Amino acid sequence: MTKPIWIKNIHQLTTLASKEEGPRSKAAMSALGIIEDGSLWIEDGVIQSVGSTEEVERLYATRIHEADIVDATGHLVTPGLVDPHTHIAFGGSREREFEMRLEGVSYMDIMNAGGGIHATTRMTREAKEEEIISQTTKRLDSFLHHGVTTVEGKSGYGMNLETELKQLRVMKQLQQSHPVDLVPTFMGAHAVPPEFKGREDEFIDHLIDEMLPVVADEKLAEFNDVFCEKDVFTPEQSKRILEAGKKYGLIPKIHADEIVAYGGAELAAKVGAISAEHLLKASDEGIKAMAKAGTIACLLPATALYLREDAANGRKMIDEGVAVAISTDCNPGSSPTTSMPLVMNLACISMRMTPAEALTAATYNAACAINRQDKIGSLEVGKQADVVLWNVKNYQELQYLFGVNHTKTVWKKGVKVVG
Ligand SMILES: N=CN[C@@H](CCC(=O)O)C(=O)O
Ligand SMILES: [Fe+3]
Ligand SMILES: [Zn+2]
Repeated sequence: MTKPIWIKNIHQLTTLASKEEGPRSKAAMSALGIIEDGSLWIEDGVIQSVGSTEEVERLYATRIHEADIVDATGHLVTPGLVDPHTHIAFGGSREREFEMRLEGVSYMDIMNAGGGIHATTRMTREAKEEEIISQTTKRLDSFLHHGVTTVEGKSGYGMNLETELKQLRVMKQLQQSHPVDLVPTFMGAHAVPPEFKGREDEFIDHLIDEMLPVVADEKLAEFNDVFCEKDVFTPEQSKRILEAGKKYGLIPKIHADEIVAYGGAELAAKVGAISAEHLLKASDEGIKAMAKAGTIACLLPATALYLREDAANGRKMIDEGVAVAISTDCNPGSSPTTSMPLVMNLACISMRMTPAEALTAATYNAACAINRQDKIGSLEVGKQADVVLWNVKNYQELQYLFGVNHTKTVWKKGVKVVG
């Protein structure tokens, strides 16, 4: 039996609790469920009580002596951050492309010349499973040190059955061995691999007939994602891939309108995708369609910064009623970062979101984007005790003092894993 944990005197406790269930938009993204001088009682990996220090102390008066006591005077406490979109499990690295882009070569030109996603695919195909595990473990450790306790991860650097399975099995193994929860997505349709060049539809047949059944049979993924983009997959092709995944119970996600406006946001609404990603160039109609369908916009402002593009219009999406989540997009090409606090800051600076909206986007809405809102994303009785104690006094300060890691202590399922 592990000891209970009593966190008391929390200067500001942002619970993100709400009576309403499901993704939050508009004013609901600013309601952080704040408790001043707050307190949490954690036991068996679960939150048992949330309230003021006085309330929780009264409830547990007879058991205080059993607990590990954490005095959080002067500190902010939030739910563990959730990253709902990464490409975390891959081989190799692409620092030379960073230089090339600074010299003026575009992301798509690099990819069309066999670099970019294709370069990482070659390196991931060649890498041994142990190498990918060791590299991915380092990235997960770094996430945890930035207060991130759950991470979605996509395959898509294999684009053949063998390597897609290798990536997904690596994630499954790390889900068991690493404290960070890893939520798997199949993204075989990340690009058309060289062996199918010019035969896109044949590749899609292959993906649908040969890859999807095995991924589903081995229960290696919960979501199915596709790079719907000019020179990659058309909206029609993307629809075919996502509809096929649905037959196997895989929930659609879609990389949409990142480089050009391509009808990706509209498609996401139409196929009932849980989220659409990137959306830098999403059309007004697409944004309206997403609001109506309840599709979450998963926005990646670090990627926009890294590619020196204007970020998605997060402000407008929230005002139009779209629930917004944010993510690092951690990947070797367009966003090699593991810092969700940096992404929260960029949500404010480049997408004109408020610090409160950015925190909701990085916790509760992010949990919704990976279908985990019943377990994580807020600090409520019965939920998993994924909790972060920060070296700042309130959520505004967390985002105002940018580029610095403010994490002090992280508990995952009630176990102290950082600090
Ligand atoms: N846009 C497509 N996929 C990734 C980038 C992958 C890569 O460059 O390796 C993204 O989400 O940004
Ligand atoms: Fe894990
Ligand atoms: Zn991505």
